[in-house]
Amino acid sequence: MAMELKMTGLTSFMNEDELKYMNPLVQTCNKMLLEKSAQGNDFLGWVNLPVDYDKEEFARIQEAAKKIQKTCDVLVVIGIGGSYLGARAAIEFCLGQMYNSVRPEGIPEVYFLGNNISSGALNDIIKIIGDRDFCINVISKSGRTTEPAIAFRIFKDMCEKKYGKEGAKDRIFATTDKARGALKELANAEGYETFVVPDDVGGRFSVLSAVGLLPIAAAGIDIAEMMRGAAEAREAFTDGTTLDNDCFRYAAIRNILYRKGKGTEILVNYDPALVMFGEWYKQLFAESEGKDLKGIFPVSAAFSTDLHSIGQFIQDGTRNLFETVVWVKEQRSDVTIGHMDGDLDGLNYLEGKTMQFVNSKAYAGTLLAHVDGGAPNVLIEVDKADAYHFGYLCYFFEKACGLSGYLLGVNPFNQPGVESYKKNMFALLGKPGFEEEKKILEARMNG
Ligand SMILES: O=P(O)(O)OC[C@H]1O[C@](O)(CO)[C@@H](O)[C@@H]1O
Repeated sequence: MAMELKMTGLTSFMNEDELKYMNPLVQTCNKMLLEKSAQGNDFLGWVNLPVDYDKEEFARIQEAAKKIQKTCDVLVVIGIGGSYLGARAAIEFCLGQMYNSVRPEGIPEVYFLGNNISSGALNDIIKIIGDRDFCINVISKSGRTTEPAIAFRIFKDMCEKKYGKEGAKDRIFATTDKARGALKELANAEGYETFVVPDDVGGRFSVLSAVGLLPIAAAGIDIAEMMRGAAEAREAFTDGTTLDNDCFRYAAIRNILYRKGKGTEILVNYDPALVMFGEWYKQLFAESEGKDLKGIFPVSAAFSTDLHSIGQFIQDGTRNLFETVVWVKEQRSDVTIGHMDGDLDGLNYLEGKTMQFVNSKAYAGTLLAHVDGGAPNVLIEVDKADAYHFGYLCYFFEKACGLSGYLLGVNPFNQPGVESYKKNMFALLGKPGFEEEKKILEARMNG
């Protein structure tokens, strides 16, 4: 079994009957997803993506990844939201946070840009690249998202100055809409190799499409294994008549806890390699569920680091939260604790034990303490952090998210709320067409 959901941290907060009552609702929501019979049904391509994907494009992704590895020292990945979080989460999940420093020979450094508007962050990457060779993977369905569009304008220019227009064309890979949009038009005009953001897959569900797969493959990760993991999860979580299916059970648990006033979910990890996985999860659930004045607020935490900061609140603060802990059983590599003469740090009782052993006791001890403090804990135990398990876990959360949205009575596949800040920003920047709004907003800012 690739992963297992454990009820240990939930038994004092709900009983099996409550879960049974949820079963018919979850089954109905599953039908809505499988039969594409409900809101957002134009965006359900992710449901079968692990088996129903463009095999010819998949082979092209693998080829492009090899070409990137051969021709550059640095790959710059430009995108925001669903157009970057999945790839970065996968790379860090499989290779760790320091992947750029510990990568093997022949693998480029990979930096993610265009996911903020910080000139400092952008200039740092330019400095890091220095005189070295680089390639660009620009990822944007629309091609008009402000953050990646600014970064791409700057890096396209840099690339053309360094390699000439012809040379740059071979170093820029565009992942975008198959037919429309500003980036597609530009890619056609300039002759970039393009990859497709499928029409029926929203950004936050797109990691297993070219959006995630090209940067992941370029980082040296086996994307075929990743798809295999996702395909096995799809198989395991396609249907079921009871909540024995972990994915259905998780969706039911979330809904039960939400109805009991637990409006915040903290996705907890015990390894910095999973921090970006937490960021990916946040977009997935926040854009899917947080609407119509409803939804569980998704946040993430890295333990034991955050036990020394927000741990106090989780143990003892407002009782409106629950935790979902992703515990990875096997570490990428382990360390054994040695002996110290005089035992000044008091750690000799751990001599000969591994750090992962200590971490596992921190996990168990925290679980019991937080449950005693009134914070329900969903436990998701994963065997390993590799490509297969990333694919598996990713599909588990995507499917649970679709089910959760329908259980909540919202359309999980739109994100109308994201437009509000953009409209204001465009108006304040003086974008043509926003003249009236500009006056109104400036008066509000000044008054
Ligand atoms: O790929 P695009 O069009 O640049 O959009 C990027 C992101 O912006 C959003 O549309 C809004 O946050 C996300 O859903 C998407 O992942």
